[in-house]
Amino acid sequence: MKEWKHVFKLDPDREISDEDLDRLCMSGTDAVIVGGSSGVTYDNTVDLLSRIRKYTVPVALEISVAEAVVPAFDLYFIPVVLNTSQGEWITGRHQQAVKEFNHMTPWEEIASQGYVVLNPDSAVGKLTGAQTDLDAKDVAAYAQMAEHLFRMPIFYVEYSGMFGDMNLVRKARNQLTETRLFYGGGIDCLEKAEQAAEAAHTIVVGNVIYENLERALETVRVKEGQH
Ligand SMILES: CC(C)=CCC/C(C)=C/CC/C(C)=C/CC/C(C)=C/CC/C(C)=C/CC/C(C)=C/CC/C(C)=C/COP(=O)(O)OP(=O)(O)O
Ligand SMILES: O=P(O)(O)OC[C@@H](O)CO
Ligand SMILES: [Mg+2]
Repeated sequence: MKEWKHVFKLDPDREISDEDLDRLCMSGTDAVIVGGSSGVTYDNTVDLLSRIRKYTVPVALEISVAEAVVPAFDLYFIPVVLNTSQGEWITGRHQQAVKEFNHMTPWEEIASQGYVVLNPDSAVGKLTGAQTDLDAKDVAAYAQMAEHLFRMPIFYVEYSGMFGDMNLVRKARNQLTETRLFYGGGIDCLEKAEQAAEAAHTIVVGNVIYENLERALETVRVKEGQH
């Protein structure tokens, strides 16, 4: 995970053909994350995992609902929303899930993600009541908290659905030495992928997969650059 430059995020609640999935999994991306903020179920998650498993690309489940936790992923990502005052998205649902899974939790395969959600119009922003009116200093402070206070392996700057402020992303990344900064939101062409890859450690490409596959595939070329 520390070497991932580019990942695709696939949503179990959205349709993708076998041919398109083949092209994504064979694209040279570093990993596939399976996740979405609504409509994620056990059945649609199992279905997508079994289709991705034909390929050697690493695959992580980003858990958004405890009911859709499926065994046999390579890794499990646990989002923790840092910029909300609604405790259920920070520790509430997590505590319930750990209680439910009890001794089955494979802790060595789990990585927490300190999320800062910055698009107020996104599904995840609305769902979690995120306080999105933040400047670069605010976000940089969250980055320091993720690394030094909570020792999270991932700090995730989430602009889901819109391309964000790369100066803000870069300043947050510059706070980090161990924690990896994931950036996601609005990357829909190689040029934006390059800008984001210059600012973040790892870029996450989501919605464009379902809107324009060719454009999605071209973003993998950031791996050829010097970022
Ligand atoms: C046997 C076995 C494998 C056991 C595993 C057990 C295990 C892994 C236990 C872990 C327990 C645990 C701590 C689980 C977490 C529980 C949980 C539900 C936590 C809540 C997470 C959370 C804060 C969710 C809020 C939504 C969120 C941040 C989702 C992240 C993904 C995201 C932002 C997707 C983007 O959504 P999208 O639908 O694409 O949005 P757009 O419409 O804007 O495109
Ligand atoms: O869907 P987009 O806007 O590419 O964002 C990717 C990812 O950060 C969503 O969680
Ligand atoms: Mg999406």
